[in-house]
Amino acid sequence: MSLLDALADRDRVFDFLVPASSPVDVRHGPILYLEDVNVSFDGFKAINNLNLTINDGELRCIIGPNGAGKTTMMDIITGKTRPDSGQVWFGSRHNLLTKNEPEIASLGIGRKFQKPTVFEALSVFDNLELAMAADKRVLPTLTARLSGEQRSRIDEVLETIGLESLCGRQAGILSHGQKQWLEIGMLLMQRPRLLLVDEPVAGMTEQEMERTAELLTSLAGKQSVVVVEHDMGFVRSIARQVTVLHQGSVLAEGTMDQVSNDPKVIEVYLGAEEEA
Ligand SMILES: Nc1ncnc2c1ncn2[C@@H]1O[C@H](COP(=O)(O)OP(=O)(O)OP(=O)(O)O)[C@@H](O)[C@H]1O
Repeated sequence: MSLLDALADRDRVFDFLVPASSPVDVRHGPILYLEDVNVSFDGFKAINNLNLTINDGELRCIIGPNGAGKTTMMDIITGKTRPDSGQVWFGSRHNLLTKNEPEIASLGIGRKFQKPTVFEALSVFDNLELAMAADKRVLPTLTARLSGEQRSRIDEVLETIGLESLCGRQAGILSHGQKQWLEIGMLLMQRPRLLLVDEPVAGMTEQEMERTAELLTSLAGKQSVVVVEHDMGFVRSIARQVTVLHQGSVLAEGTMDQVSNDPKVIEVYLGAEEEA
């Protein structure tokens, strides 16, 4: 063990010594840990003593009414928004509050926004190749021809996202759902440890939703996946553990059956959803 590893292992105080590329350490705890996080915007508490733990390989769904703080929570994890107070750790080594957005991405946290942002003029294959280039470790090699290993990584991701037969087609002609899967594939090219996925099924057909449910559940285990979603049918189809946010805090946590029978959750969220 190097001196750096020894110091990093010894105490979190030495976090500043941990290189950004150091592996995520989940040997003794969760992959993502938020403790007593607070964020105010002009005096309004968007995140209020938020505590959240995501285990390695877990698929977690986050639900909650509009304005509950779901997006702000994702923004905090990815370094877009700095909390006023609290702790945010990626494994036991990486204090995310000391890192900026690119550093957090390079540690292995990928974020999928609601709207797909694929390169429409490029083929499906080229989109995936370009996403690999965003991984600085492989950038120098991509200026030459793809290595066998890189090609097989693209093939593997194409299979995962179910777009093998469309790999030569322009991304612009894909359906909305296929574009979403391609974008998830682009994130996978960088081998993230944690994927944050914002409203993946908005605007999808029933069939696309089913395929997305299969895709996200197949990713869990290999990486941790946090899905923010309003579509309760979809959440029910994929969720093992559900966290309900309300007014910037965790209102309830448990299986879908547990949270959907929780009177507090029915009052602030599910009741309103059913009436809508
Ligand atoms: N940059 C900002 N400035 C001021 N207020 C903000 C800002 N970002 C978020 N808010 C407020 O913080 C609260 C939480 O917003 P957030 O977008 O995190 O909720 P959400 O749960 O993602 O909602 P939705 O389901 O509608 O996407 C809201 O009241 C919102 O208006």
